[in-house]
Amino acid sequence: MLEEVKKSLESSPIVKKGDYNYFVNPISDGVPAMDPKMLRELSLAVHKHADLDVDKIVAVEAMGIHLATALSLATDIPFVVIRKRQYGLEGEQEVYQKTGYGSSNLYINDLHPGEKILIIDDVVSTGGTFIALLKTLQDMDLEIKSAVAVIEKGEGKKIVEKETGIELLSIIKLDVIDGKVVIEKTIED
Ligand SMILES: O=P(O)(O)OC[C@H]1O[C@H](OP(=O)(O)OP(=O)(O)O)[C@H](O)[C@@H]1O
Ligand SMILES: Nc1nc2[nH]cnc2c(=O)[nH]1
Repeated sequence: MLEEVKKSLESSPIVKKGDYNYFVNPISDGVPAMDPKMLRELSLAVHKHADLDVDKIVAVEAMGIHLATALSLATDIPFVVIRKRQYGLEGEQEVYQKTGYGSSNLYINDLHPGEKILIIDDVVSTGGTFIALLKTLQDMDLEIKSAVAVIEKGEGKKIVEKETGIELLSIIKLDVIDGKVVIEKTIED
């Protein structure tokens, strides 16, 4: 079921961001162009394995947005985006996000205590982004029914789960070894 996704990930170029081995792929970069078959495979996998009894799908800018859009179209559940832009709206929450190669502030809007949510992002790697977001969403009294990182790179999932107590659903686990993406497992294995 994840054949197109696996093929594409295995052929990802690796670029260096400082010491960090960064794979480049349509799912997580939007380049090169994405075959819609891949998006469909991922959306179906999330649909099958995540808890969709939620009020909102929450996408993390930028590369969670297309994944949330596909899922929203398939389920009719509305989605909201955690942005890198500050709006200054009432109730806006600022979150500091640190990855393996950079950092920025993220801004949460239009999420309210008691709402049930599914949060989706493209990659978990160091876990910095998910840890910061999940802790803030817990503090905001949201009910996190599903947290989805479509691609799990390295040890990020375990780190997030240990730090937050929230289980992270990943569709594909991979690592970068000797300059190549190696797929370790998928949710279908
Ligand atoms: O587990 P971590 O080490 O935190 O890495 C994961 C984060 O890194 C990427 O975000 P990036 O800030 O590069 O933003 P983008 O989605 O705008 O490309 C990715 O989309 C995740 O949000
Ligand atoms: N595309 C891409 N996104 C990431 N987000 C965190 N690590 C990575 C990576 O290696 N590649």
